[in-house]
Amino acid sequence: MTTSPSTEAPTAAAPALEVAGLTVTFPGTGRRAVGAVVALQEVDLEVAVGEFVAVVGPSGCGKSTLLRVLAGLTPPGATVTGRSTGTACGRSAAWMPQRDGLLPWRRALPNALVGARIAGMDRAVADARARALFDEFGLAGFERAWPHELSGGMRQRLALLRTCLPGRPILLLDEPFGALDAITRRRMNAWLAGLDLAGRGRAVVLVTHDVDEALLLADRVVVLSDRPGRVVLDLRVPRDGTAGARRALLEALDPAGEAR
Ligand SMILES: Nc1ncnc2c1ncn2[C@@H]1O[C@H](COP(=O)(O)OP(=O)(O)OP(=O)(O)O)[C@@H](O)[C@H]1O
Repeated sequence: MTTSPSTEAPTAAAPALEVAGLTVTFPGTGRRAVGAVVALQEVDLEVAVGEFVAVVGPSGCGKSTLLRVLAGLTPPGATVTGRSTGTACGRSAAWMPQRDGLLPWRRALPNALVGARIAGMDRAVADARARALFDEFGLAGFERAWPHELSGGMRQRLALLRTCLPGRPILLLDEPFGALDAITRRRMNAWLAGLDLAGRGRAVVLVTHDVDEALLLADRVVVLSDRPGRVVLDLRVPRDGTAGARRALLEALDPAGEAR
């Protein structure tokens, strides 16, 4: 069979993740001093395959809630409206929540292997990859440590290791470096920056409070407003100098300029 060349414009690749008109409301309860809380309002976000998107915004503006919805998880008790294709195209996501969620009754290595076992990864392959990552993440020698024997930063790196181990194409990372000192943070930033996103059909969404980290790592930075979180800026990071982008982000985060 022969085919003639198509005259149609090539279809844009389906996004790796997408939400449109996303509104998330948490109900008030009799025990709470506040009524219903609208965490996110009419949020549109599309993440292309190969893209690294950072989400920044003031505390409580709904960043973690957005990440949860992108992971395909409805926050308990919340009303979610709008369209979310979550992890589209059959790509599966690995979500790293802010709390490390390490199992206190398992040593570090078995903790790291939890997600890989659930994903059905071959035990020997997972074990070898985990040991290599312990080394890369500066955790070598702590494979048999209990979680309570690790520092906050070590626990956080272990949680990231566990998230990345199964090699799921989409990484949803909620403040993965918040507990790290500046040097370790830069080292982990370099590790994340070295992931081959485009070549392996992957995508990353990173929630961070650090504008410089967002500019260093991301292709795009999305700024959410104060609650209810709305997208107030969706900025493609220029590769030829980020001074202007940094200024634009700080202005979007602090329109009144009080913190500048
Ligand atoms: N399970 C819940 N029940 C009720 N309200 C909730 C729940 N989870 C989040 N919220 C509310 O939704 C809003 C957004 O919370 P979220 O954790 O998404 O914000 P955030 O931007 O990630 O905050 P931070 O930067 O401080 O981590 C907050 O006002 C929070 O109180």
